[in-house]
Amino acid sequence: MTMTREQLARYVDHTLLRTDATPADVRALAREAADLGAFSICISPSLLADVGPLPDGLALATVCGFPSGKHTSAVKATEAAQAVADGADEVDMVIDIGRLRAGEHEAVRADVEAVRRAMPETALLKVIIESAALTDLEVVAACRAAEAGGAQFVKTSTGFHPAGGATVEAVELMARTVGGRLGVKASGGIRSWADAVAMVGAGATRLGLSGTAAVLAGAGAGAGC
Ligand SMILES: O=C[C@H](O)COP(=O)(O)O
Repeated sequence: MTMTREQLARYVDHTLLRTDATPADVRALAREAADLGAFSICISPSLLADVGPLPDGLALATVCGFPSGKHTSAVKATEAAQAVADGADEVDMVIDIGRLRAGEHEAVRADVEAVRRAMPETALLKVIIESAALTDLEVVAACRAAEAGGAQFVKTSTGFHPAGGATVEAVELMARTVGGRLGVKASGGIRSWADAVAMVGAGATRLGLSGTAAVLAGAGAGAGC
């Protein structure tokens, strides 16, 4: 598929979720995101209050229950509500993939719903399913639970799981399952222009990238530009 650098940039949540990130780092991230033309910045909830006013057109995203998903639903709901109060437009929550793998799909749906109910309707909820750690059947079940719980997006990965990050195959499966009704965010390990464009071609409607500048610098250097 053919995309310009500017078009791809508008898919990007420019992400900094490292545990050693400082308030100055997230302010620099916001400046860089604006320069690159990204859709949003995605930062840890503890730094939301430090980022300051954002340039027009740049959204603010954060994470919830990150990165393990093993927090209780009550804790995730409180975290999401606080995040929106602190300025977040979008919240990327992690499900409990152990419960999903145990077949507790209703518990996963209820976890998503608890977070959704804690946020105003205007805020967008993305559900991280950690697709690399799941079978195809589990990916489908996770997407269905996210949709039933009221999420607006499903997202492949935290970028922190040892099983790995986004793959074209997982994005295709997620898009086949909920695409058109929910957005699909590919994140984790996307390091090149070709990989990023391939994710969009597979059905991703958003990309989570910590290496946004390097990815966009690849525009025009190969296939898909
Ligand atoms: O949610 C986004 C991911 O944490 C980004 O992963 P990455 O650092 O592999 O690009």
